[in-house]
Amino acid sequence: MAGEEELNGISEQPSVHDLGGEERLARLEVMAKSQTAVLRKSFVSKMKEKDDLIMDMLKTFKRLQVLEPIQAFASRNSRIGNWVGLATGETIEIGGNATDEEVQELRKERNDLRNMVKDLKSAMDSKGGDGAIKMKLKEFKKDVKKLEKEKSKLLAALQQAQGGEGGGGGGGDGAETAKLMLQVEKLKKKLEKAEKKGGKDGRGLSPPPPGAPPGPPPTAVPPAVDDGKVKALEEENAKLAKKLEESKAKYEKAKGKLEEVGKASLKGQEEILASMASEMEKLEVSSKKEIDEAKKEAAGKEEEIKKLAETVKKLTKTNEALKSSNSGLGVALSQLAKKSGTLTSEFKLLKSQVHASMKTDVPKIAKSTASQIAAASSNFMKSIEDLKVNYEKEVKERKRLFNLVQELRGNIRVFARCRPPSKKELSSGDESSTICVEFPADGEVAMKNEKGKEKNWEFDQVFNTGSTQEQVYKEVSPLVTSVLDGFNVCIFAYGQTGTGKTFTMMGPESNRGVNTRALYELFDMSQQRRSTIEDKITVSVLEVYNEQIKDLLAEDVGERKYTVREGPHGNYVPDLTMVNVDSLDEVIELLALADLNRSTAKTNMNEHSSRSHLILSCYIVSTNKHSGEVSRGKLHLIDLAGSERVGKSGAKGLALKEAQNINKSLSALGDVIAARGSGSSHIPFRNSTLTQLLQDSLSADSKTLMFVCISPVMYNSEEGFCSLNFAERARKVELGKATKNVVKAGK
Ligand SMILES: Nc1ncnc2c1ncn2[C@@H]1O[C@H](COP(=O)(O)OP(=O)(O)OP(=O)(O)O)[C@@H](O)[C@H]1O
Repeated sequence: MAGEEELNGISEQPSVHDLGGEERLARLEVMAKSQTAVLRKSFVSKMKEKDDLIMDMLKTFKRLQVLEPIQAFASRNSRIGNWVGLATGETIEIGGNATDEEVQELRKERNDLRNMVKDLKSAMDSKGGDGAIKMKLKEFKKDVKKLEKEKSKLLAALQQAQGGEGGGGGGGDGAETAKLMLQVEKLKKKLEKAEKKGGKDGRGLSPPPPGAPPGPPPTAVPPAVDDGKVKALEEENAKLAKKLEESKAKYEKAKGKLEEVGKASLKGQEEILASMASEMEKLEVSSKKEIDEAKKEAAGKEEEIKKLAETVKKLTKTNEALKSSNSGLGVALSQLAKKSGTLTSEFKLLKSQVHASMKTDVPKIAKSTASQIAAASSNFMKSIEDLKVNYEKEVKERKRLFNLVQELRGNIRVFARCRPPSKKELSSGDESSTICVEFPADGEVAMKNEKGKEKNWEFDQVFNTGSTQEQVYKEVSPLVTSVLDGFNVCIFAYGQTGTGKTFTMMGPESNRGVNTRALYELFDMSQQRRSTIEDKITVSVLEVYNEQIKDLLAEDVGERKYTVREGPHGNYVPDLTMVNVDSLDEVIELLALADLNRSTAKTNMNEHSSRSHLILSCYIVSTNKHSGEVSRGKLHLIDLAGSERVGKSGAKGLALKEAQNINKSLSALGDVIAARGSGSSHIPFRNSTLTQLLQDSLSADSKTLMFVCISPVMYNSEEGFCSLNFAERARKVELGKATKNVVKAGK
């Protein structure tokens, strides 16, 4: 209100245009002051209102915790920054105190100027003269320069004030006004100072302005002063005066501008307020949005918290359940601990008992157990022995029964014999000389050939490489002795050359074979029964070589030809030498003679013997001295030629012929056996001399035994396979039940 009254007071004053220069300036000053005061007051009050409003808003933002966007906005606006600072408790500065500083500065300058004038005056008073005036003038010029600097500063200040009318000058308008007011004040004072200074010089200076306070009386000019210099000084003064005028004009202009700036500043403030309000609105909207989002988030979090609460509830429940089970476990554990204690003490007790019993009972138990084990073991061994005996018995019984069946059926018996490997074969180290035979069981022989083929054969007897002549004969003996009962018996040895046919049948002198042992037994038995039975024994020895029969006991060996004929007592060879023998020695002599006859005829005895069949026949006519009963028995002991195949022997010429004939007779023997085996009505006996001679023995009423002789080494395995297969076929031949050839007495 005071401002308004002042304003009204001013309006009642006479118009400035009616007043003189000085008065006008004074009035304008007063008007400017009062207008500025009014403007300042209203500005300050509005600013306060605005500040309060903003402060309220900021507090609200602070409460809502949304100060961040405001602070971001404030960083772009210093005034808002101050408010934010206020709202957040920071120091604020509105307007600052730049004005006071400037006033201080101006005051200082004014004092400096005053002092300078003082100094100048005193210098002129005391020293006088041209030099002193020059010095003073120099200093004066310096001062004038300073003044000009000041003026340009003022001008810059004015320009700054003018520039504040545009954008960005809104901040600090109240302060700007105050600053301008001060500058006006300063200008005025400088003006006064300059005028006073000019007045003091008293020369060439313009008269003091009307109404100006009377200055000190003019100083008398010293007579030594140059008029030209004084003139120059006056010119300088005139220039200063002009400049002062210009400053005044600028002051007027600045004042006008100030008014404009005041208005513009107000308008600017309002605009700022409006923009701030819109900013605030925007902020309010965005903060509302953020608050909503925050609420939403809070709701989500609330949900989560609910879920968490449920989980916590469940966990609490589980925890309680665990607690209770834990307590149950604790009880169980304590029970277990108790039990464990009991068990430990029981165990200790048992342990001590066991220790005690170990000392006393264990040796007893061990002793009795040992004796029990020994008894059990001996029982077991005994039972094994019994089993073994029983087994052997069973095997024997089986063999007996089998032989019985064979006898009843009249099967050809087959005994296999394997010779031992020769020294040469043993030392050769050749793969072909490796042993290829095995004897897996009683009555069984197995052979492997060079191609790796393996086969097992079963025969009535199998004699391995270690078998003796005695063992062999023992198995033959029953057959041989049956001749004394009137049976026809034929024993022949079949096999590849060098497999031991001769060794088995004849044998060396020191180790006689079947032939001599049979005759020995026949004579022996005959001797034993001679009180009741009179036996007449005759012997013949022949050879079949290239299908020709040779009488080896004849005086003219090789010159006569013999044929086989059928007689009342079976096939026979007419004119064959038959020698009555009473002892084994006689037989041995005859055999020696036969052997001699064989060898004198041939240069290579070994080769020859291999390619001819040797037949030692023994005929026994037995007469019972009491009953007169006569029986006729016949024993053929045959050492066949080697059975190797013609192809393999590689024979040519005579050798080939020999081989072919051997082949012929042996294959005829095979055919006869096959025909008998198949039960054929036609038996091809007449196909060879050999089969013709053996017809009796290969028909019914005969007991036939075949020795199949084999080699134990690999290089003979192929022939071994053939011989064993042939023997296997022969074994299946059923000749029919053998019958005795007995003629009752008187018939
Ligand atoms: N079981 C055996 N124990 C010991 N040596 C044997 C045996 N068998 C055969 N030998 C020996 O093997 C060799 C051949 O035997 P042996 O002459 O008897 O054969 P082989 O079949 O009659 O021959 P070949 O067809 O040529 O007359 C002889 O030296 C003989 O002593």
